[in-house]
Amino acid sequence: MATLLLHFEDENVPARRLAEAMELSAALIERHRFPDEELRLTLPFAEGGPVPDTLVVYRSLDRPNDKLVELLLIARHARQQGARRLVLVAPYLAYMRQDIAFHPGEVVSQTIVGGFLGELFDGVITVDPHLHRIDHLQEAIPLDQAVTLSGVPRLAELIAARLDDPLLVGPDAESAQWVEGAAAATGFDHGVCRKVRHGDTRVDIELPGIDVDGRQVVLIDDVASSGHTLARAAEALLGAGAASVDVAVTHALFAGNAFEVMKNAGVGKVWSTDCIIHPSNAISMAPVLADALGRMLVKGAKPGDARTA
Ligand SMILES: O=P(O)(O)OC[C@H]1O[C@@H](O)[C@H](O)[C@@H]1O
Repeated sequence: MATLLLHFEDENVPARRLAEAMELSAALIERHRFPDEELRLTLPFAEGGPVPDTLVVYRSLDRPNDKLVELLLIARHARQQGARRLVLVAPYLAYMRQDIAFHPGEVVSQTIVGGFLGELFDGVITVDPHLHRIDHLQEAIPLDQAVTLSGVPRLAELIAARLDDPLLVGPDAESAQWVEGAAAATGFDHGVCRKVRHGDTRVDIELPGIDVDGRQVVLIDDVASSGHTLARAAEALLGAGAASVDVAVTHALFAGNAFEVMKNAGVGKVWSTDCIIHPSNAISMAPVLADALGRMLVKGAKPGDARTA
């Protein structure tokens, strides 16, 4: 078999959607957790038997710590067994937000985790990674074939189908890239807030100087983690007279009670992609991932071809 897509049971739906979109064979990695929390993984090919030439591993890296160990075990084992090419499809890429030492002594996890993935895999495909102070994924993952896709064009299509003339708002400067992209695609008005972060869950939001009175607002961001960024932005917008505030995010991380935090702030509808499995998922990324993966698997495809997808 030339190419096999491997995935875990908990990501059966999005991984199978990708395999079907590409007409690839897919197989489960069995995962057993021992009482001491070590993992035993079983891959669907035995020592001495035929090994796929190319293995595609589908693993979204939300709640990442165990998953990084999984990837280490899978990649090293597959190489030992003779797999020639290993590709990681990680719709959500973890540890990208700590891209500098904000305080003396802090570990810059972005380049360390990125370097680790670059050693294990020959290609990595991800969606809207949190690249704030760098422009290209290759600066975090030192691979020619490190491809960034975006969920925002699909989210923008969905917003346009659901709402009549909404105002698109980004909650902070980093979100400008996504809000501006969605506004360019739809022609809707847009603005970007100013955010000051005081801690993991303490943020202040200052609204852009545009009239929000009576407007249907959609907040667009890459990720909702604690939910406080979107909650504070929603409160500010509703306080300034917005008729409604809905949310569109690529990555529905929603740690702990984040979803409730956001809803309690007055947020109405929440739409997300299936990069991270969550009840708010409204967009399948399978077609976009399949397009990028297809290009990567074709010998001679230029890295980054799929960047604008
Ligand atoms: O406020 P929470 O949800 O914890 O964090 C998510 C926000 O923090 C930023 O890095 C993200 O781009 C997003 O704006």
